[in-house]
Amino acid sequence: MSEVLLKIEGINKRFGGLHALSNVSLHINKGEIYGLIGPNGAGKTTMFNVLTGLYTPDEGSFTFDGCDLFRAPPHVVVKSGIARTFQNIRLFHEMTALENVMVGRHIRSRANALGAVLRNKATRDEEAAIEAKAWELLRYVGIEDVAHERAKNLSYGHQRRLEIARALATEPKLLALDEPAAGMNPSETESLKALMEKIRDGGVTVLLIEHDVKLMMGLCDRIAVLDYGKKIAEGVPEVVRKDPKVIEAYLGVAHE
Ligand SMILES: Nc1ncnc2c1ncn2[C@@H]1O[C@H](COP(=O)(O)OP(=O)(O)OP(=O)(O)O)[C@@H](O)[C@H]1O
Repeated sequence: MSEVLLKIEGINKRFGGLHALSNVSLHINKGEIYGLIGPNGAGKTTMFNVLTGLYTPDEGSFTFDGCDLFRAPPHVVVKSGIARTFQNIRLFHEMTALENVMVGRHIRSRANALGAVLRNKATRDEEAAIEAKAWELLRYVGIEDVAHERAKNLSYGHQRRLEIARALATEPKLLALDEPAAGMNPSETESLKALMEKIRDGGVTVLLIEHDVKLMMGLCDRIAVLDYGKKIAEGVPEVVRKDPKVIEAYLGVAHE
């Protein structure tokens, strides 16, 4: 029996008169890659933003690893163990790759402002540990050779990997990736797929939004399909891809 990591029930989110999420319930099991797909405007990003604390849902419930995260702000969500990347890469462009990962790591450090000013031994030791961990993560995502390059000078594919390393630096239980393959060529996408599988196999649960349905079908353990703010299907890829409601949503057949 799978262990549930994240569970939402009856989530509603409205923007004025627009019902962006309508009574959506789903759960993500520990150790799986869970995908969210759906046509443009279906509510995927809205759901992602609700699950990472950026949007406050109107109604429903949201629990994560035993914590109640309903309406919790982003910093509480991160501390609880959910880390995310953004569709539009958000790195510190003037900082090096290594420094970007070290910033992500500080959320799990204990160093305080006084320690940083005094530069005492405990602070220096902690900084060294943060740097060592950042190197380990750069190696893990395969970009240690550009550790001292500024983020803005990295290739697109490397920037995406750096974002993942920075998110992993917070030691998440759930890594939420917003369109990580956007703009990638087929070989970059293939190696990104392998990285996501490695992350899952390393014990971090993965939540993914992605437009590349073929990639999602080949990668995800389970998939939920949103359409007009409603969950219309959920399950293993082989079943979801044959679901008439999913086919209809993607073929754009008129809705009643
Ligand atoms: N901040 C907002 N204010 C007003 N409307 C919004 C806001 N965010 C999303 N919406 C609307 O909610 C609906 C769902 O949008 P959302 O971005 O979640 O869809 P999506 O499935 O991620 O689409 P896409 O695949 O095009 O990114 C859309 O009609 C969108 O215009």
